[in-house]
Amino acid sequence: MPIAPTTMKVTGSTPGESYPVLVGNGLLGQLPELLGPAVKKVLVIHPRALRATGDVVRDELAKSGLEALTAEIPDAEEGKHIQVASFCWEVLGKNDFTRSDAVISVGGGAVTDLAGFVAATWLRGVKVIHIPTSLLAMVDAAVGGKTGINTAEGKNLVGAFHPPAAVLADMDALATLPKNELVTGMAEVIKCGFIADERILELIEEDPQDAINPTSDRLRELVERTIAVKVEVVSRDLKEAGDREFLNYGHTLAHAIELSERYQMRHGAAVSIGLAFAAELGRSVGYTSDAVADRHVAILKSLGLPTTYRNDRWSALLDGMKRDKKARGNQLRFVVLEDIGKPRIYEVPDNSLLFAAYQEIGE
Ligand SMILES: NC(=O)c1ccc[n+]([C@@H]2O[C@H](COP(=O)([O-])OP(=O)(O)OC[C@H]3O[C@@H](n4cnc5c(N)ncnc54)[C@H](O)[C@@H]3O)[C@@H](O)[C@H]2O)c1
Ligand SMILES: O=C(O)C(=O)C[C@@H](O)[C@H](O)[C@H](O)COP(=O)(O)O
Ligand SMILES: [Zn+2]
Repeated sequence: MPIAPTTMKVTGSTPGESYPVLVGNGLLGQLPELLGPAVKKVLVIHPRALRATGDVVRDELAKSGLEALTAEIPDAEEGKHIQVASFCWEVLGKNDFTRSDAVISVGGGAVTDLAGFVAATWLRGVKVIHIPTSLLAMVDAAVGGKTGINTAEGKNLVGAFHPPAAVLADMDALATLPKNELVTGMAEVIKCGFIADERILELIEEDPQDAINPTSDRLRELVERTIAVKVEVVSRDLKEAGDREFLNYGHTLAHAIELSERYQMRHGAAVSIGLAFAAELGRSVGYTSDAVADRHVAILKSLGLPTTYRNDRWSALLDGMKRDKKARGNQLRFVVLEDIGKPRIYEVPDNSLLFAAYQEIGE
């Protein structure tokens, strides 16, 4: 029996305006109304692996009289590439998409990031609606307006802030999501538990297997709570001038690992290692208690997430971390925890402190 959708509102992007994030089942019927009457043409961007879902969305739009096209892009991080953005711009151009037309993303976070970037840049900005199909994209990537692509030098180095007009997180999509994708998506859920909502951690600790059961009430509550954390933060700080940096907890090392793995490791897996490292760093510089630091490793491991990484990659990782967006000049800045729900920025006075903390998670 489907439960009624929950709607959360993201504010602050444009004065006086907000956009809805809907969590529920069978939400596609809401699309035409969310697009609004001015939109006549829509490009549905989806990865090859989700062709059937992309077609369902296209057909739903066509039923309402919209001209709907699809653009199929490479799967996962291969899609977050300038050549893929260029391919989408070509489709939009050849089909005369104007400023009153729209883009819809259907897929995981790689697709919401790429399609969001395409929408942000086409004619300097057209409407985008995200239909996230992975856990990670529902709870994180689709919400908040960060869009981007990777470059040879690093993760998400090119992008724009371009909030969507709506997000439709349809829990039914999780039925086909491979278990590993559910598990890696949980890293961002756990991140939000540590920075803002301890109940998230308790819900996982009470029954880790139920937490990754795609049809459980527990997972639905985790999704809603995690989105609520993100909605609250990005409503206050869209452009990451302050507290939004806390959503980057665990990401300084994570992005360097993804680069060192040539984007073949899932973002959520890298974030898991990054969280374990941030906890160790917080502990080693005196902010994070032993109990809180140990709780990171315990909860991540309870879901089978990784918490260690190769010692022999340290120098490449340090180089990668220097390109983190939180860095200022030569100074690396990390999010660490003073307590659960109390993140803060730690400005690293000497990179040898990072190496010392890394020894604790290095293999
Ligand atoms: N913009 C943001 O705020 C933000 C936040 C978090 C993460 N991200 C980005 O999101 C990306 C990671 O997202 P992800 O973990 O969803 O990875 P992903 O997009 O690569 O998807 C993972 C895999 O799951 C498949 N998949 C997705 N939904 C499916 C479904 N319903 N059924 C079957 N297969 C499905 C995809 O095709 C892919 O193979 C990274 O690039 C990360 O940088 C962005
Ligand atoms: O929304 C944010 O802000 C985040 O930092 C969420 C992260 O989970 C996400 O991976 C984001 O894309 C990282 O952003 P970046 O600015 O470090 O590239
Ligand atoms: Zn992330």
